[in-house]
Amino acid sequence: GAKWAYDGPDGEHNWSSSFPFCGGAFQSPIDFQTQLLRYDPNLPPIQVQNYNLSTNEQLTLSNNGHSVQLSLPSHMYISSLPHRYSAAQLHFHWGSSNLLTGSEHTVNGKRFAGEMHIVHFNSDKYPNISMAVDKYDGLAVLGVFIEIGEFNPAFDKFFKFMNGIKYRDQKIQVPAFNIRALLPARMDEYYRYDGSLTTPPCYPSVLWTVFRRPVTISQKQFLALATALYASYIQESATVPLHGNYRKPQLADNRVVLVSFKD
Ligand SMILES: NS(=O)(=O)c1cc(-c2ccccc2)cc(-c2ccccc2)c1
Ligand SMILES: [Zn+2]
Repeated sequence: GAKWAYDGPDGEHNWSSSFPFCGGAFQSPIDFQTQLLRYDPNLPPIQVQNYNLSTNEQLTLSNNGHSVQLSLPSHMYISSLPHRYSAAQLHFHWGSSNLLTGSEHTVNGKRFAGEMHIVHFNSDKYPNISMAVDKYDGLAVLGVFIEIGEFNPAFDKFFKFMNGIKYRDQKIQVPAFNIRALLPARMDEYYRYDGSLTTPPCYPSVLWTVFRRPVTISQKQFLALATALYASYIQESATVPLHGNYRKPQLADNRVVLVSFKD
């Protein structure tokens, strides 16, 4: 498809010329401003099944030129939503080595160091993710804010392999591990709203769940994420660092953001 980037002539202000939905409604990410929030006591804690993968399984870790992504088996799923949403992949958005703020969603303008997205598709209604990706009830993405702090052993289960995918379209197999360990302890506190893919083609097909509590990784782990990868191919003479891969907040219009917490 058409190429896009996070800055320069193919940057987000021009996405809509090749990807019309990017200029449409229900776009993500957004800023979770206090006045947009509405407490909903009926929002249940998020429940996931089969996230504790066995180390016998292997996952594909890849550099798609815009992010680092980990493939996930579809027997992992979210069980607390109206339909079963089966896992497809997880990936990250981050800033750069000197701009330690690269989350997509923000809270009253506060941007976190990074953000992880675990992408799921409605497997009750659609046979695979390609059929689900552009449907209004097709996708559910779990968003996790990342802060710099304590070392996080769970992230190192695949961070340590990133030197094998430095260049665009490189991929390697890594041993599976407990994906639940990447999520915050409390999954009962989260923001919930209807939005879109935050990258082209920006389909308004995502039920967003962004956890209130961030997870932490160490400064060293964050720098590994922010400096290890290139957006360019290995054969290209000019390397292009892969960083700052976050879309700026979009207009909420008259969308309400539901929250599962009171204070
Ligand atoms: N940020 S996101 O969660 O909205 C997102 C979802 C999906 C996605 C993936 C599979 C099926 C359906 C949607 C892909 C990307 C993506 C990120 C970097 C480069 C290219 C694509 C990003
Ligand atoms: Zn994402």
